[in-house]
Amino acid sequence: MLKGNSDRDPLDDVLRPPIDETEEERSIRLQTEEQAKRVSEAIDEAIRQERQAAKKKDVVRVLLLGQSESGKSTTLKQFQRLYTPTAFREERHLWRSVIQLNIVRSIRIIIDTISDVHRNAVLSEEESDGDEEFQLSDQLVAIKERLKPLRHIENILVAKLVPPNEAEATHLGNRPDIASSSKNRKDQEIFVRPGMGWHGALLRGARSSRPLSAGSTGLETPDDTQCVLDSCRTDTIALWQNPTVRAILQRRKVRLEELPGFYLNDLERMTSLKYVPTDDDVLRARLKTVGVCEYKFHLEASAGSESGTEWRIIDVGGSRSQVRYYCSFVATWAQFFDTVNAILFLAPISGFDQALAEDRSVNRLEDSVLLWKSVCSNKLLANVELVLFLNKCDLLGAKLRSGIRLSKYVRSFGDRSNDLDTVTKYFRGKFSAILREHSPLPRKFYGFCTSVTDTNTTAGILAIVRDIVIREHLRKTRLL
Ligand SMILES: Nc1nc2c(ncn2[C@@H]2O[C@H](COP(=O)(O)OP(=O)(O)OP(=O)(O)O)[C@@H](O)[C@H]2O)c(=O)[nH]1
Ligand SMILES: [Mg+2]
Repeated sequence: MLKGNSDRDPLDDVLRPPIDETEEERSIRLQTEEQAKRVSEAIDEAIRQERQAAKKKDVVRVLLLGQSESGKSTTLKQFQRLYTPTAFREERHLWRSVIQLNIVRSIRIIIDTISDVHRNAVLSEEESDGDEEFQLSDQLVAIKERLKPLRHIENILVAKLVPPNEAEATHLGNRPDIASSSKNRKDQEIFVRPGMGWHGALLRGARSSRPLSAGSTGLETPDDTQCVLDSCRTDTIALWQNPTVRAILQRRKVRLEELPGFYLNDLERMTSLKYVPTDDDVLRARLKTVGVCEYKFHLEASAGSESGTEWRIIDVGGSRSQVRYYCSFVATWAQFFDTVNAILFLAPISGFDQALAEDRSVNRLEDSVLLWKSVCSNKLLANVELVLFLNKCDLLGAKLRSGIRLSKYVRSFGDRSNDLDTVTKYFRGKFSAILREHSPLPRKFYGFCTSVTDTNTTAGILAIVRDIVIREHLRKTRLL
């Protein structure tokens, strides 16, 4: 590296007028500079006007924020299902590959777990960690063998859903809590990068043209994967219902039912050759988002009086390794802030006893609280309406009912009653206090207890959110 005088601006040399400049040259130079300045100012003004016009146009923008697995993409699906139902229905079948992968992965988690226990069981008593009590019956060992083709299917599905040059990106979202010790590509969560592959096209709302890479996922071709799932139906059901398997999963604290993309109670229906995903299946499908995606749509006539308004919902990948650490949060999202009408923030409160998949040292609830605080206190967002979804209340209720006590993880909850109503009220109070305390300007607290996979309750809540956003949009356009 060249050593230089650090006080000197390298541009000075270039911009400084020539020493031997004549009067005439000077005059020409000044004129040219003046003209360049006028052009630059005109461009700035044009940009400003364009922005102003974009704001005045009947466009509302909603940004979805929240940690990974908080339910952002599921909320987007609910918007699509409710407000562009035709497009949503047309694209339902594209989700079949994702659902197949979710199923195959759940089965593999079971097989990996019982294999691990089986290996331990043949070790000496001290080494086996208590696993010697679990003897796999011959029938279970035979099922395990017969389900081997599913490993191959998993690889095929991963290849189908992730473009080959994106293999590195699957290093995200490892789940060391549930998988065995292997750290290969199979254990990594499958993601979608907006604008690439079939799901990007799906989110852009491509209706007539089929998504580019959907050729191998659609129903018009015989689907080998579905054939394999169909032929494995009896074994997959027997595996999931086997009492020894359930005991092993319980012993290893593998709670598949709580994991995203859980379908094992519906195997009979979902492994049939003619299976087409229902709305509910699509909402429960898990496909991690990477990057940012703006989904544009006009409300269909059936969706209400505001049809014609263009909605843009921005969905982002919430995983830490992807897009945000608290310190770089503003820099990452600043470009979206000035035109956003509202932020829909999702805090999955059922995660009070769980760690982030991408960082096992961080409690999920704590992560959500810190992120909420950083959104509330952000000066760039001072005028943006914030709507909070305390999400996954269904899972929260099930956890509390199963006897898990919130006070064990959140000391300040104290000896309050451990029921869903008390717990959600407590969380509402906490999140609303943060908003009050940290907002640069006073703002109203809109907080909802949600289970965004539940279509009935979510429809009503999204209608309220739509009204809040529209009201805010109208207020802002009148101010312009
Ligand atoms: N039971 C239940 N499951 C939910 C709820 N909300 C979302 N899920 C499921 O949780 C999983 C994760 O949801 P996503 O919408 O993909 O999460 P995300 O915030 O988009 O995650 P990233 O894309 O990684 O940032 C999906 O399988 C959803 O079906 C809920 O309220 N209840
Ligand atoms: Mg997502």
